Amino acid sequence: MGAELDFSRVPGVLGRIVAERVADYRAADPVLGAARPAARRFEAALRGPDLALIAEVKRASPSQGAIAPLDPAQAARAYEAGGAAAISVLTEPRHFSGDAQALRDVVAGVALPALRKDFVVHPAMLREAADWGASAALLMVSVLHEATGEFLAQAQHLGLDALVEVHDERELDLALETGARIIGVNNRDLTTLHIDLAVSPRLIRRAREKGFEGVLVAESGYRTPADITGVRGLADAVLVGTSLAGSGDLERAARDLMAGV
Ligand SMILES: O=C(O)c1ccccc1NCC(=O)[C@H](O)[C@H](O)COP(=O)(O)O
Repeated sequence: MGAELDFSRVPGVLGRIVAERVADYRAADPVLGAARPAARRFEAALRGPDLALIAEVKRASPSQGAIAPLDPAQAARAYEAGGAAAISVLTEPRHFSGDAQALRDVVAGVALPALRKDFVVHPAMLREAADWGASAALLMVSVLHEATGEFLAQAQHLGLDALVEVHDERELDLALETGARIIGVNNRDLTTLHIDLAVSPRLIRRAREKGFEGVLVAESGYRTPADITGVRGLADAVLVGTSLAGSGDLERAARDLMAGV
């Protein structure tokens, strides 16, 4: 790895989570091992004529507290039956009740590609994602800043797709410079936890205006089909967690949310 990363710039709730993840992986081995072939399954699942759904296995969160005691494999099967194109699995343990087993169970339980959704701060987290069978990992520009490109190269070395996540124009422009193939725009301000569904359409338009031809994902805060209208015809996919996970009927909630897409 290059220069020592400085995570002290990350504010608020996100800053606390990141500090914990840095401590969790302080002693981890940074060696990635041999290059692995790129299957690009996550990216391929999101490229299509229709808006794709990335459905999230989310048992808890800082904004909601406990959401639902989901069985990850059962949840993923319900999402698959409800039309999801890919599954996002939170693996952060303290605030999201996630773990490695949740991701392994999803990979074993469905044929859909799985995203490791975590606060990646160390190359070992990418190696783990690949070892556990994930097709993709989340890279947050708000956390990795100028090191995002380095982490993207590491993910690619391991054969993983990367969902490079941004929250504003500055982060988007940095993501575009890295050569990311998949960019996610998060409507949730991870410092205040405030949701603004106008963020995704605004930044997705900017990405297209700047000539980005990759996959664009709108993330967070989608509860009803009406919420999704703002990104219809703009985004390739929506990533949805809380409203599906807490619905009590995951298959139906996934189908109903995407009705009319
Ligand atoms: O969900 C949170 O409260 C949260 C707080 C701090 C950092 C990250 C957080 N969520 C991660 C996500 O990006 C979402 O799980 C994902 O985009 C789905 O969002 P939603 O549909 O609103 O659950």
